Amino acid sequence: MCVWSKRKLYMLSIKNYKNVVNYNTSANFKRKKFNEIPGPISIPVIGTLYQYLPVVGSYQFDRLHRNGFKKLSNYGPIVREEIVPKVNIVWLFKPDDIESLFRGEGKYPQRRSHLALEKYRLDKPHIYNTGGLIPTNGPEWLRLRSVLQKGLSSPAAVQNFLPSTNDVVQEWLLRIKDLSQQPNVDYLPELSRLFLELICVAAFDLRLDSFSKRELKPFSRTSKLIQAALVSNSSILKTDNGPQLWRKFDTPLYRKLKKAQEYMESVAIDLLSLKMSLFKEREATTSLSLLESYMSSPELDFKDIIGTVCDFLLAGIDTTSYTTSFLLYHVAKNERVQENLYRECKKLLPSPFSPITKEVLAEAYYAKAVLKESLRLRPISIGIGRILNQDAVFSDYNVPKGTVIVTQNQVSCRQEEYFINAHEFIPERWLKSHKLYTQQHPYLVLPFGHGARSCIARRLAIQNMLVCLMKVCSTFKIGWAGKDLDSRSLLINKPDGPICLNFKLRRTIQ
Ligand code: HEM
Repeated sequence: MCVWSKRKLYMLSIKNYKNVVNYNTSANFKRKKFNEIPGPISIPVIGTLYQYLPVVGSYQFDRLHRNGFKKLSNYGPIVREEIVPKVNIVWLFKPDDIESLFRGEGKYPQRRSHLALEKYRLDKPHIYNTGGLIPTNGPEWLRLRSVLQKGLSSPAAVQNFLPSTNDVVQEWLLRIKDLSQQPNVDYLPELSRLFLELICVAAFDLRLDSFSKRELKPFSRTSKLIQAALVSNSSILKTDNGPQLWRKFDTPLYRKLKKAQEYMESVAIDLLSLKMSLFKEREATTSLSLLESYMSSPELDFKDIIGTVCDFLLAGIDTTSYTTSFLLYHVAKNERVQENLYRECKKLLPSPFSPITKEVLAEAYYAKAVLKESLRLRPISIGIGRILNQDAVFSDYNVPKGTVIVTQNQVSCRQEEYFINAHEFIPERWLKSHKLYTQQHPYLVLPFGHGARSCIARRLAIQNMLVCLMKVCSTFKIGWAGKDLDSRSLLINKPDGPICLNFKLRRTIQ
């Protein structure tokens, strides 16, 4: 057959295909019903919980991304599941559906998460006004969010934190240098200390001295805070998804969450009281820190601020330390990427003490591509959860208002239909000047969520991680001595093994 006739046949087949699509989307086309959405069979009383039982079940609560891959391949890009009977969850994999979800979320995007934490706080009206920013929905969420985001959303506001961030990271490098002489170190606790210190210095303008001898002890304030954040985060997914017996009595898991929150709350009250006493004494001429701006806001009272300090401690430590663990893991395992990164860092930071400024960050194209690629492969969240505020249509299925939707960006970001060599770590795919660059669907890579309810500290978290990445890579050559990592889902994705990095000094830092 000649080339021309082959081409004619191809054009003809495209025309026929288009006709089918047009036919389906014509006015006569009937939308499919909600209960026709494919998914695992739900059994009365136990729903699909049997699927999560060890040995007999296909899914695991602590491997949500693996469940997601299975669901996509067994049922297609939209899946309905009743983990708890009569509570429907719809999993969305297609970026077009994810886009429709966010476009329709309205003024009060709602999430169904951190339910037990919300109960804990609402049971203590003498300490908290609300369940806090993370679990609260509706007008009360908007009231808090509008005030709290003021000092965090503009690039200029976040760049103000750079000098103190540089100081903390520089200090942390000395600890890493000392530790690098010891064998078999797990660097995850070290990253948790770093990001606890960074969140406190930026958000509260307070140092906790997390790397001091006193604080490194197991029962110090910072050690207990890091533990309290971990225990709380590990309880949330289980209390959200199970039969919610904790609403009736204090289950062992709820007791653990309560104890961890009581500790966090006591630290929050101490920090806030300290800040208030210093605030009264300080000169009125110096500019306000983030916490001070909350304290002087007429729209917030003491109880709102306690909840906020707790939320920041809860959301600020594990998110960034897990993400940075994966980031350093990928860099350590990719010699070529690490050398490119080192070249860029050396050019932008001529001395080991050169500060990272906003100008440096603006030029750090490769470092930003490395971070973006790591977030594509290893987001801390499988996707984004919403409760539908209005009836919607996804992949031609009607979905009623009130349904819980969870997007599956982590799984979609590893599909060959969207990314060539989707499982590989290739930062160049994000560099506009590189031949591997391709324009991506804007609703595929969403590690910080999307829209009005997206991560309030996105800019700060990115800035902190870039400073850490650039400082580490300009100072050390890093290697990997552990097993290959995957994610374990503890509400957020935690590396499923220790962070076995090794560090060789490239230039002197003392
Ligand atoms: C790598 C770091 C981080 C990642 C990947 C991350 C990711 C996320 C995601 C996916 C959400 C949900 C967004 C949505 O529903 O659309 C979220 C919400 C939130 N994050 Fe982060 N986060 C990070 C760091 C932080 C830090 C450092 C803080 C605190 C200082 C923080 C505070 C919050 C809060 C308070 C919310 C709830 C916002 C709301 O409901 O209005 N996050 N984050």
